[in-house]
Amino acid sequence: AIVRCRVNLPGPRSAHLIFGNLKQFFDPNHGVSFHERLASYGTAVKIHGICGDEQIYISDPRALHHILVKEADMFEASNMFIQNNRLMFGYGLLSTCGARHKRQRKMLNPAFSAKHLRSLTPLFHNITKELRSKLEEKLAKKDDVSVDIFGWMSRVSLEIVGQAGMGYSFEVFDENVHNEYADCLRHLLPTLFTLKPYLQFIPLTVKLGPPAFRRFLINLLPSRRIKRLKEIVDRMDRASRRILELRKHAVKQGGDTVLKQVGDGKDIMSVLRSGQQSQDVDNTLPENELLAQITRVDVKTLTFAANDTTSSAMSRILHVLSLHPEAQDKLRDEVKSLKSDPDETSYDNVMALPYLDAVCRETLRLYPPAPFVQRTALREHVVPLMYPVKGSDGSTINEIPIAANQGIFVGIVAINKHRDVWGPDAEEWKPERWLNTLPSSVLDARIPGVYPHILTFMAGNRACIGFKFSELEMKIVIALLIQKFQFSPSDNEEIIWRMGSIQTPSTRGRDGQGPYLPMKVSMV
Ligand code: HEM
Repeated sequence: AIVRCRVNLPGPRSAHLIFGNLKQFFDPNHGVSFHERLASYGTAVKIHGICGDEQIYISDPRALHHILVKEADMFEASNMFIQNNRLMFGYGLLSTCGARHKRQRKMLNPAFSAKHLRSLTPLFHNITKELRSKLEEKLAKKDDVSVDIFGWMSRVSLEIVGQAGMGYSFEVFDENVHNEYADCLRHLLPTLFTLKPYLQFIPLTVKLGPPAFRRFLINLLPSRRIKRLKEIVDRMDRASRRILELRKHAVKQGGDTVLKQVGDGKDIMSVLRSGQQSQDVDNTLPENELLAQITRVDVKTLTFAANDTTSSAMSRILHVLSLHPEAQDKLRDEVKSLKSDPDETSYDNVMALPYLDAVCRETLRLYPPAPFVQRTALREHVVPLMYPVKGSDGSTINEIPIAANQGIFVGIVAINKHRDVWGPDAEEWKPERWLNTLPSSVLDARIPGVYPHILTFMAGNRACIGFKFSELEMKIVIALLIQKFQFSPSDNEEIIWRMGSIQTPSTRGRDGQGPYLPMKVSMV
C-alpha cells in the first residue's frame, strides 16, 4: 500500500518517479553522504519510497524510545526484511514476528548470557591466538607486511561464531582450503544491498505461487545480480546442510576424535538443546521451530547476523587505531599492564580494561556497522519528539502522526552522532569521552540502546541478541592483536567505507569486488 506522511516533514525531493529517494538511500558509493544530508534536515525526515510511498527517517531519542521500547508492539520489523530473510534462511529469529519471535527469543536468551559467555572466553582466546600465529608467520622474514585486515577479521569472527555458536570449525586459518561458506558470506550482503530498492517488492513477489514456481521465474529474469544472489543462497544452504550432517554424525559417534569438528558441548546450539530437554513442554518451541533453531536455519541466521557485523566493527577499530597511533600506543600499554598474562585474560579482566572499553564504544558510536534498520507501523499512532523539527511549510513539529503501514527508517548512525546529544565534537573520534562522566545532554537524551547511550545494537524486543558475545569477541581479538602488532595505514591505497546494511571497507576503484581493507602490519 502507498502511504503518505500526515505532516509536512522536511526532506529531500523525490529523485526518481518509481524509486523516489531509495536508490540514493541504498547507494553503496554515495549513500554515506546522502545519509548525512538526511540528518541535516532534523530528527524526523520524509523520504520518498516506491511509487509515491512516503517513509520517515527518525533519529530522535524520544521518538525511538517510543517506537522500539514503549510501544514496540505497534511497530514491527519491515515486511520486506522479514520476507527476505525468510526466503534466504527459513523461519529463524530474523524472519519471525509477534508471539513466534518472542518464543524463539526466550529460548535463545540463556545461551547469550554473561554467565555462558564466561565459559566461552578460552575458546575466543585460542582462536585469536591462531590468527596471531598466522600473522607472525607472515612477519618472520619481513619487517612489515600488507594485509587485508577485513579478510582476517572475517575469518576470525566466522571461526568464533562457528565454534562458539554451533560447535563447528570452519578451519578458516588454513589458507590452502577454499572456504565456500566464508566466500558466500563475504558476498551475500554487498550483493543484497545493491538490490535493496527492488527488494521493496518482495512482500508482493512472495505471493506469486509456490517456491518452485518462484525459482522458475527467477531463472527467467535477466538480472545477473539476482541470479548471483540465488546462487549464494543455494550454496550457503548446501554448505549448512553439510555442517549439520557432520554435526549429527559426530554427536552420534561422541568421543574426543570429533571435538575439533563439533566442539565440547559449550556452544550455543548444545546449550539450547539441553535447555530444551530440561524445560516444561509448555515453555518449549513446537518441534518444527525447535528444528529450525538447531538446523541450517540457525547456522545461516547466526553466521549471517554475527559475521559481517563483528568483522566490520573489528576492522573499523583497527583502521581507526592505525589513524591514531597515540591511541594505539595507549591501548597497548593498557593491555600490557595487565597483571595476568594478557594471553589468558579472564572475562572479567578483559571487560574491566577502561581504555579498551572506551575505544570500542567510541568506534561503535561513530561508525555503527548497521547504520539503519527498518520498521513498519502496524496501526496509526502519534510519536512525540524530543527535538522539534521545522516542517517544510516553516511550522514547528513536536510530534509526528504516523499512518498504519508507514515505513520507518531507524537512523542509528544519525542518533549516535547527534550534536544536541553529544555536543559540537559529536563527529570526532574521542574515546576519552567515555572515561569521564558523560555530559547531561547524553544522560537526559535517554537513548534506548541495549548498549548504553548508543543505538548500534538497537533496542527493545528485537535488539541484537548477540551484543555481549560480540563485545567480548571484539575486546579479546583487539587486545591480543594490539599486544603484539603495530597497525599502520596502507601506503598507497585510499580506504573508503561503503554504505550497506552493514558498512564495509574497500579501496577506490575496486567496485563490486567485495570488502577489502589493506593495512600495514609489523611486530611491536
Ligand atoms: C558489532 C557487532 C554487531 C552489531 C553492530 C549488531 C547489530 C544488530 C542490530 C542493529 C540488530 C537489529 C536488526 C533489526 O532489528 O533489523 C541485530 C539483531 C540480531 N543480532 Fe546482532 N549485531 C552484532 C553482532 C551479533 C552477533 C555476534 C550475533 C550472534 C552471535 C548477533 C545476532 C543477532 C540476532 C540473532 C539478531 C536478531 C534478533 C531478533 O530479531 O530478535 N549479532 N544485531
